[in-house]
Amino acid sequence: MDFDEWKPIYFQILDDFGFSIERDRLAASILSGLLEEHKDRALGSPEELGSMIKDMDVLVCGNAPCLTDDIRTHDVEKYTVIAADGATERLLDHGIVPHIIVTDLDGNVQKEIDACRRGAIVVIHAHGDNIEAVKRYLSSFSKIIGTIQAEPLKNVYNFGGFTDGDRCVFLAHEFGALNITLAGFDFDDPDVSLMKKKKLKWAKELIGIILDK
Ligand SMILES: Nc1ncnc2c1ncn2[C@@H]1O[C@H](COP(=O)(O)OP(=O)(O)OP(=O)(O)O)[C@@H](O)[C@H]1O
Ligand SMILES: Nc1nc2c(c(=O)[nH]1)N=C(CO)CN2
Ligand SMILES: [Mg+2]
Repeated sequence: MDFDEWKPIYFQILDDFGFSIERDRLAASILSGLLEEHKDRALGSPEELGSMIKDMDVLVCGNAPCLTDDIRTHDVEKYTVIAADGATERLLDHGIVPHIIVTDLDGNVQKEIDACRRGAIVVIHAHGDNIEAVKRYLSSFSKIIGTIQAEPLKNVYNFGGFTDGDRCVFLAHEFGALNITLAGFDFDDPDVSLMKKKKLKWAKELIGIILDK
């Protein structure tokens, strides 16, 4: 999704959560600068992402409790697997190294670093509330694609999307996935915090926009 299409949705999200666009822009410029510093070592290529997604069947894994049951119903080998943040650890526990990890670094980052050492590409999302995590962990990763939710800048992309899970779906769509299959998504999970519930409502709506396209 290009930024003009994303912008009105983003403004609704800022309003709904009371997030600061200035903080998001600061986060974007910090990630942009860090990736410039690390570009010879750690800048991943969108072409590599594209080669893993284009015309492929993509399995997007969210971190709902149903993930374990859901992956049993799929022949995971057939897919390009994209893990949303905490789903990475769950997949590793099942012997699956995701091809791509989409994260804002608020889960078990060490597991994500481990998966990247085993070949995963990491899509690191910077926003107004994770600046310290971005600064702390960036140097532990290689093959990084940077994303942000305000205006795109050098080295940082905005493919659209908000939560880690729906950003996986936007990414898969942006890079031309043949099919997008969801595993580990339960938008009505009763065992989540109020904040998570609100984020899942947005995730459901945003995924709906892409899957209806
Ligand atoms: N029932 C669920 N509980 C948690 N995550 C879910 C659920 N259903 C779908 N998801 C998706 O899985 C993604 C990864 O979940 P995780 O528990 O790692 O959350 P998170 O890193 O705190 O999410 P975020 O940073 O996006 O708020 C979420 O971003 C969400 O889109
Ligand atoms: N400013 C801000 N932006 C976000 C946040 C958040 O907590 N704060 N959480 C996200 C993932 O759910 C995505 N974007
Ligand atoms: Mg997260």
